[in-house]
Amino acid sequence: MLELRSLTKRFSDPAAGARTVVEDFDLEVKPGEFCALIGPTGCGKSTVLSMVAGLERPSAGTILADGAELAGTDPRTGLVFQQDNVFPWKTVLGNVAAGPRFRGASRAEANARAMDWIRRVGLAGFEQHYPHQLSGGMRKRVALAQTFVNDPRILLMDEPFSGLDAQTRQIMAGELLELWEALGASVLFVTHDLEEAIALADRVVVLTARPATVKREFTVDLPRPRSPREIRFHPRFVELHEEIWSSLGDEVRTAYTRATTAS
Ligand SMILES: Nc1ncnc2c1ncn2[C@@H]1O[C@H](COP(=O)(O)OP(=O)(O)OP(=O)(O)O)[C@@H](O)[C@H]1O
Repeated sequence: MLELRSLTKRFSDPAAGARTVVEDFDLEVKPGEFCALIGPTGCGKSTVLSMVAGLERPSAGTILADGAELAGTDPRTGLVFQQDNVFPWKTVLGNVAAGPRFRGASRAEANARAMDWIRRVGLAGFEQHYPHQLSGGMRKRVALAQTFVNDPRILLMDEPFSGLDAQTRQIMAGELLELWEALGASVLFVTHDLEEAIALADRVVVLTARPATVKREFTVDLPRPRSPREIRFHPRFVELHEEIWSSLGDEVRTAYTRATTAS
C-alpha cells in the first residue's frame, strides 16, 4: 500500500517569496491498483510524482510504502517519465541490463533478465540496436523494459506516452496494461488525457488547479482485461467521461483563466 499523507510542497519564488504547489495531498493506492492522477496543466501533478519518486523532498507530510516511510529514491519504485531515460551510447540490451547490473546482478544474470523483458515488450531482434536506430514507440518500449526488469512494486509514470502519435499511444497503453496485469504493481499514472486515464485506471483522481489537492475520486468500474482502444465505445466509459469532466472542467477553466490573465 502506498500512502501519501498531508503532502505539501512549496517552492521559493523570487516574486512571491514562496509558492505552494501541492497542499495537504492525501492519497492511498492499494497493492496492484492502477490509479490515474488528472488535473489542469501546471497544477502540480509532476511535483506529486517527483516527491513519491524521491526526486523532490516534501515541505511537509509523509509518504509510506507498506507502512514504512519512503524517503529518497527506493528500489521498490520504478519510474517512467515523459523523456525516456535511455542511454544513447548503450545498446537496447545494455540499457535494459543496466538496472540489474547497478543492483548487483552478474553480467550473465542481468543480460538474461534483460533479454526476457526485451522479448516481453516486443523488441526481440533489436537488442544490439542503439536508441537512435529505434522509433519513438520502440524507445518507449525500451524505457518500459528498463523499469519492469527491476520488478518494481510501485510504478510511477508521468505522461509516459507523450510525444507519440495517437495510434501508437493506444497500442502502448494496451501493452502497458498487459505488462502491469502480469506484474501486479501499484501504479500512479499522471496524465492530462482524460480518455487515457479512464481507459487505463481502476481509479481516477481529479486534482484542483494549483495548489494541487485531491478534488474528487472516481472508481472506474469497467471490465478487465481491457483494450484501451475498444473500451472507449463502452456505454459506461462515456458516462464516466461525462461525470469526471464535470469535475475536471472547472479546474481546467480556473487554470486557463489564471494563465491568460497573468500574461
Ligand atoms: N523546481 C521548481 N522550482 C520552482 N517551481 C517549480 C519547480 N518545479 C515545478 N514548479 C512549479 O510548480 C508548478 C506545478 O508544476 P508541475 O510540473 O508539478 O505541474 P503539472 O501539473 O505536472 O503540469 P503539466 O501538466 O503542465 O506537466 C508549476 O507552476 C511550476 O512552475
